[in-house]
Amino acid sequence: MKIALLPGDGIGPEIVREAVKVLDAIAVKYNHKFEYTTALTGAAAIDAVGDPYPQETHKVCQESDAVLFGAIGDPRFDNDPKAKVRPEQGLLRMRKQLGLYANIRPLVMFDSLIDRSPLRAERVRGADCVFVRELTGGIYFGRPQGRTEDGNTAYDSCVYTREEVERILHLAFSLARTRRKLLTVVDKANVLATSRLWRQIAKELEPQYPDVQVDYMFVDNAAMQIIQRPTYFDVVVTENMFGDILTDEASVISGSLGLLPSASVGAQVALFEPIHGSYPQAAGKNIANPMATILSAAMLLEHKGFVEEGKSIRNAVEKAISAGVVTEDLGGNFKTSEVGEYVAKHI
Ligand SMILES: NC(=O)c1ccc[n+]([C@@H]2O[C@H](COP(=O)([O-])OP(=O)(O)OC[C@H]3O[C@@H](n4cnc5c(N)ncnc54)[C@H](O)[C@@H]3O)[C@@H](O)[C@H]2O)c1
Ligand SMILES: CC(C)[C@H](C(=O)O)[C@@H](O)C(=O)O
Ligand SMILES: [Mg+2]
Repeated sequence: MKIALLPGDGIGPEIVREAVKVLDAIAVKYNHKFEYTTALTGAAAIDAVGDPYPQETHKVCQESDAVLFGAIGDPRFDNDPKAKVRPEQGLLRMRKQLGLYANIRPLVMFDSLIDRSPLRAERVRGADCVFVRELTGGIYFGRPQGRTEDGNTAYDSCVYTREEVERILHLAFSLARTRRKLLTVVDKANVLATSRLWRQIAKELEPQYPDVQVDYMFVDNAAMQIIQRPTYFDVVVTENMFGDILTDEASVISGSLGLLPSASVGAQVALFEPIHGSYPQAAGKNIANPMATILSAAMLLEHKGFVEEGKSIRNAVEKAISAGVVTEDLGGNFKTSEVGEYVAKHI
């Protein structure tokens, strides 16, 4: 299998390196051959070739069976309102050009972390939900976007078409069917026209999925309920920006942002990435949690039909967590590389 590696910026290279160690252990144990091609993205690509998602990288992704992505982002650009080109543009362009309209973000829960959760253990125990985040529409991509000439007014546009909303809702309904059959549609239909379109289309689709119970929730309420009663939720579907925000919030239920993986799927090749960013403060320090990326590699294998291999990674991660072989975000004092090596050894 051909795997494109896009390590990116900040902690990206460190966490992808650990995921590759784990994939290599899988290749040995299950007699697979993984061919890796590393390509530039993010600030690293701007520095090298002036473009955060070069054509060459797009080609590498298209010619691969799957993509494993680290993270992008660099404070040099975050703090410069006049920067002509930004690493994040590369990420958005990549998602758009690869047609990755659905980002599946499961809440991964580990028994041995439940008592460490900042939330009460009895509240968190049994939580099992998946967020389906629309990834190539909404306010991230809507035009016009920009500033007036005097620089004193700025604007973004939130735009969704029926086609964009239907395809993501169909995916979410179908996913709910394979689970506890509860779909929560999160929107802001009391204020936003786009949300009213989402809600209307979800209601139109309901009769096609009579076995799925549908629940409509405003995003502000959802932000509270997810923390208040995480066990209620099964599949949560929402637009691009709400999904971005709610999933970082939901990582608190799991125990760390450094734990949550994701799969981005759509028209062509699928891409797998941790939900967190480039955590620049930790770059080069070997302290970031590589588990979100390692679990993204597990999702990659499962997506390709290697279910046992994916399970083997999950079991090894669980073993590391229960043995206390974890990075500082989970209260441990192990290095990024030590966690990766432990997981690889326990495949
Ligand atoms: N998909 C992506 O590539 C992606 C996602 C989010 C943010 N970003 C970019 O990353 C940069 C930093 O953004 P930010 O600080 O808001 O978000 P971030 O996700 O990089 O980090 C936020 C906080 O989460 C924790 N954290 C994140 N990843 C961790 C890990 N692997 N192990 C342990 N702790 C971890 C840290 O406490 C960190 O301070 C920005 O440039 C932003 O645009 C990129
Ligand atoms: C960096 C940013 C563009 C990105 C997003 O908002 O999609 C990130 O936060 C994510 O969750 O992947
Ligand atoms: Mg995010």
